[in-house]
Amino acid sequence: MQQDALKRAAAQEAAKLVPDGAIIGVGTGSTVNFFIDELKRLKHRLEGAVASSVATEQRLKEAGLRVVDLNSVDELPLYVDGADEVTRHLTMIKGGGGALTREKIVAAVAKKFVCIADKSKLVDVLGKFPLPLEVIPMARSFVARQLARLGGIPQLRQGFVTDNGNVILDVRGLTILDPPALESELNQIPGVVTNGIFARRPADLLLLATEQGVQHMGAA
Ligand SMILES: O=C[C@H](O)[C@H](O)[C@H](O)COP(=O)(O)O
Repeated sequence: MQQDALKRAAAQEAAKLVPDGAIIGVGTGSTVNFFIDELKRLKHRLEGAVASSVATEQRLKEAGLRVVDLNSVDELPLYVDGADEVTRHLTMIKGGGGALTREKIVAAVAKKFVCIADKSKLVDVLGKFPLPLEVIPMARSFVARQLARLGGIPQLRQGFVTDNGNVILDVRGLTILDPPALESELNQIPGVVTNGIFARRPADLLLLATEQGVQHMGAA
């Protein structure tokens, strides 16, 4: 099966979990775009959606959905998002599209985080995908030096500015054996806004699309 067909299958499975009358969180990326296609069909029984990026906000609006400011909701019953890498422990690397900071915020508010992915995203150990860090522009060189001390090889994502006006460093060469520990350590570097390890708030459920069907992994 083509990768896009797998992404769509995962998105369709996630659409079955959308509660009636709810405001839900919606992530960013090509897999989530298939989920937004599904939401278009469900829009009459959805109160609204909180977007994790400007791109998702635009797409939700084009689909006829009401986009809600996160500050006006106390809790989200569901957050659906993709990943660049995901393990069986439901820890992830995210931020390939540069939306990691807003994604981490919306995920923190959500009661249930459902990760949708095709089988190519499943890994045993995180780190083959370059780890994105959102960084305050004036701290770029300092943060890069600190990352090099940790054994990473940082590279500035050229010509890219996040929705928050910051830059992205993509870091190769990190062996992420303890994802929660590295997530915390990287957050301590002054100038780092967010790093793309999602381990302190992992997904609750992974919907992993394979040729044999969509596997449900996790507790939810
Ligand atoms: O910043 C982007 C997000 O973290 C995405 O969820 C991630 O990059 C996966 O995107 P895609 O579904 O396009 O592979």
